[in-house]
Amino acid sequence: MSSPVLDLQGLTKTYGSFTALSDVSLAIRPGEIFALLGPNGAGKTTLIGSVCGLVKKTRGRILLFGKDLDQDPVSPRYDVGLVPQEINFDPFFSVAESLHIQMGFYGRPRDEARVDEVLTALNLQAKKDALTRALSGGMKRRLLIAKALVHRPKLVFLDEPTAGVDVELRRDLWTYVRKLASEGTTIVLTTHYLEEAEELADRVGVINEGRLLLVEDKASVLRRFGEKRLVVTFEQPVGEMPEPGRRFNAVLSEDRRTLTYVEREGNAPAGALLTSLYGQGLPISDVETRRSRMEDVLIEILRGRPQKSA
Ligand SMILES: Nc1ncnc2c1ncn2[C@@H]1O[C@H](COP(=O)(O)OP(=O)(O)OP(=O)(O)O)[C@@H](O)[C@H]1O
Repeated sequence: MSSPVLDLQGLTKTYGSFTALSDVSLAIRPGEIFALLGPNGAGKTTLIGSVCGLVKKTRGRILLFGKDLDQDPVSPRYDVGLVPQEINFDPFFSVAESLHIQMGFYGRPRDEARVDEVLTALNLQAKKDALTRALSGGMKRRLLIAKALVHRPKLVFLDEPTAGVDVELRRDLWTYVRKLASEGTTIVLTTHYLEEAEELADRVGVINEGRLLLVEDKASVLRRFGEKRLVVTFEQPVGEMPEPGRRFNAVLSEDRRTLTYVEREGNAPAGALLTSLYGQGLPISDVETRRSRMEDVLIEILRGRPQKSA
């Protein structure tokens, strides 16, 4: 496998006696979308800040594009983009000018075409000449994203990029993030919208109280921790648990009208139970299935459900 874009080795950050990051080791692969999930105060922003030079780590190594930041703290960071949680631009520049300044800040030559391209992608063309202080909250958020991307970084950190933005911008951003990833940009995303992680991420990491609890392919984590719930409602109460239900270890409700089956990894598929029930000619009035989502999975992980080996 090609060498990681970012390689954290035993990264630790303490504030006095408080440990914000505890011995975090993590390798981010080229071109992936990695979602870092965890509750408030888990250490996500601290991790990003350590890589971007906003937080001084206490211990551990950070290799960025193969370079140790202790040896070369500057040049690898020119290829990183950061969308911070908080809006932080100068209110007196125009939108386009603030993007030009940003490119200069990252050592890139002036490039009108690139600025136009990013403005168009983020639907900001109409506000090109507006002062940044005259933008609406959502537009400011778009500009923040444009600023993080305008210098064509190879690695982009999106720290809750869609906090408080409308559905339309969220969708636009998702489309743009997918495009960037398909072009080879590596993306590390933190989000409280688990739908966002589910939609975008190739892999997820779960962090809590500064410790990385899990790093795994999204599909695998959803399969391993997720479950499918099948609820079958009969037209009338059934006398006793129908035979297929017994065989599948399903549960019959007290009123004997609904049967519930939870399919987890390794269990027989819910579809097979349904086929057997239909095969018995039982009068079924409704069938409902629900698959767990990232949200359910994260709650389980944070509760510390014992993990099977991957
Ligand atoms: N300068 C600081 N001094 C002391 N403690 C700090 C400092 N900066 C951060 N912390 C603490 O470190 C912990 C991790 O904070 P961090 O901002 O990384 O969390 P987070 O996972 O990004 O949270 P959120 O989802 O709320 O943004 C928190 O308990 C926070 O209070």
